[in-house]
This record gives sequence, structure tokens and C-alpha cells, in this order.
Amino acid sequence: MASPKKKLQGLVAATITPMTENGEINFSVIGQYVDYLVKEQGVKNIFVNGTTGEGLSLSVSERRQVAEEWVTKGKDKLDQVVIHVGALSLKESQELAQHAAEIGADGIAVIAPFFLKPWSKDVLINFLKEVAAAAPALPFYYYHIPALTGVKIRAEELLDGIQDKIPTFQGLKFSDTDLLDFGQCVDQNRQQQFAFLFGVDEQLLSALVMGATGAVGSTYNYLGRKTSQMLEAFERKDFSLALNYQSCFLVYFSHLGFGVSQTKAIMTLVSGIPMGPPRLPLQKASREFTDSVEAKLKSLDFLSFSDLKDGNLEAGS
Ligand SMILES: CC(=O)N[C@H](C=O)[C@@H](O)[C@H](O)[C@H](O)CO
Ligand SMILES: CC(=O)C(=O)O
Repeated sequence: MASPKKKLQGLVAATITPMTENGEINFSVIGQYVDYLVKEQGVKNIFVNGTTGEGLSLSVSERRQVAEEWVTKGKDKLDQVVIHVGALSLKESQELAQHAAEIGADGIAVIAPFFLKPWSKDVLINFLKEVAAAAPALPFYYYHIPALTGVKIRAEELLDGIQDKIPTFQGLKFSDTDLLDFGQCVDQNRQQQFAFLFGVDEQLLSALVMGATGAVGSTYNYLGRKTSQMLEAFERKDFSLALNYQSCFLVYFSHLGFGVSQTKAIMTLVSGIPMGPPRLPLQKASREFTDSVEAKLKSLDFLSFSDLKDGNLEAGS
């Protein structure tokens, strides 16, 4: 059974999958990436092969290799490595779940299948249950991201009685702006020790108020330290400082766009580690975008990107 000993909490970085200019995975920078997250951002939990990691754009074989590389390079450095194993094919999802268990990952997460879709809660639960059963010793997280999957079954409804069906169920990654649904998930499961991980980074402060126990997101790759300061301010009940942090993220980042392509460009700029372009059907962020991000970052005393690396955007081949 899943061990409840270490609950997944705090910040979890949704990892980018670094690629070369010709679209192959650039495994060679993953070790450096782990060190950057731990030392520069103070983030020790990661979520691999999710939205940000272009997990659904990778082949099954690539997903296995990426998962393995993160687990290997993160050994004795990271606290938890959760692998997203969702796929359209139940068989592929089960294969990836079993593989995650074999390589010693700390948990698995699954999105709803999004081409032929489950139309009811019970059908979705049955799918998730079959995947979870392929890794019966690993904590299982449901990844709710209705805007991308098109599966709009409310998380609150899904969670009702879920542990009877999926004994390894440990929590929810909630990537939606419906705070009423999120709040009800938290409220109706108070007796369980579930992790309630919020996934809309721009809105994290409001989710903390509703009871989030942690967050999974793309921006924690490069805003881990700053977001930790927001979490600390919240803990201390210094809400106006916490709001200042959240507002800065909103003002300076939201309107620039937060797609995976943009995240790859920003992370390259901030960390100096070449993330390369995304894979089709995504397109590399434009030069105009990266120039404007660079200017914004430099103008942001608040964020103090003193180590902002110039000229790294074309790297990665
Ligand atoms: C759609 C998407 O990728 N959502 C991510 C996590 O679920 C978030 O971390 C966003 O990247 C982030 O909130 C920035 O918009
Ligand atoms: C952001 C996130 O959680 C993901 O990339 O899947």
C-alpha cells in the first residue's frame, strides 16, 4: 500500500523537458537542472512529464527515459519525484505506472483521457483505478485540468468515496480556476490526509485561503524562492505582504503568456540552462516575447534576478 509517511506538500516544480534545437530530448542538462532547483530555487519536489514537460507529446519510450533520468539525477537531492503517467491508452498508462514503480518514483499522477472521454464520474474512476492498480505501492494523484482535457467532471464529485475504489489515492492536483470546487474538495475530505495541490500559479494565494496544502506549477522552476516567501508570509498571517507577492506575479507575468513555449524561454533566460524549443504542435516563443520578458525581469527589483543570463536563448542544440 502507499506509504502515508511523507505527505507531498509545499512547492512542486512541474519540470520542463529540455530539448535540442532539432527536437530530441536533451538528457545531458537534467543533472544541472536538479541542482538549480534545489540550490537556487529551494524546490525539492518535482512533477515530471506533465503539461509543462510536454508529457503527452513524448513517445512512451521517451517518457520512460525522462522519468528514469529525473529519478536517477534526483537521488539523495530531491524529496519527491512524481511521474505523470496519464495517456489515451489505458495500456500505455499502466505500463508507465508500473515503470514509475520499478524505477523508485515517489508517486504517480493521471489526467482524464481526453480523446474518447469518460462521460461520468464512475467511468473516470474506473479508468483511474485500473492505472493505479498497475502501481499498487505508489501514492496516486488525480490531475484535474479540465480546460485542457475537456473532461469537466467536478473534482469534488470525483473525490467522493474515491479511496474505497482507489486505495492508493493520496491527493489531487487541481489546475482550474474554480475555487468553489477546490474549496469543496478540501472541506469534504477534512478527515483524510489528502494532499490538495493547486495548479494555477497566478491564483495560489486564493487557493491557500481555501485550504491548499501545496502547489504544483511551471513557475516554481524559476519563481520557487519568491513563491516560498509568499507561502511564509501567508503562514505568518502577513496577508498584505503575501498579496504583494501574488500581485507582482500577476502584473509582471500573466499578460506575457504562460504557455509551455514561453516557460521554456523564461527558464532558459533565468537559469542559464538551455531548455531548447518545444516539440510540435507547439512553437518556439518569439524573439519579441523573450526580449520583453528579459526587459521585464531586469526591471523587477522585487524579483532580483541578479543572475539573469543573457544570450542563452538560442542555446540547446
Ligand atoms: C496549463 C498549465 O500548464 N498549467 C500549469 C499547471 O497545471 C501552471 O503551472 C501554469 O503553467 C501556470 O499557472 C502559469 O500560467
Ligand atoms: C504545471 C503542471 O503541473 C504540469 O505541467 O503538469
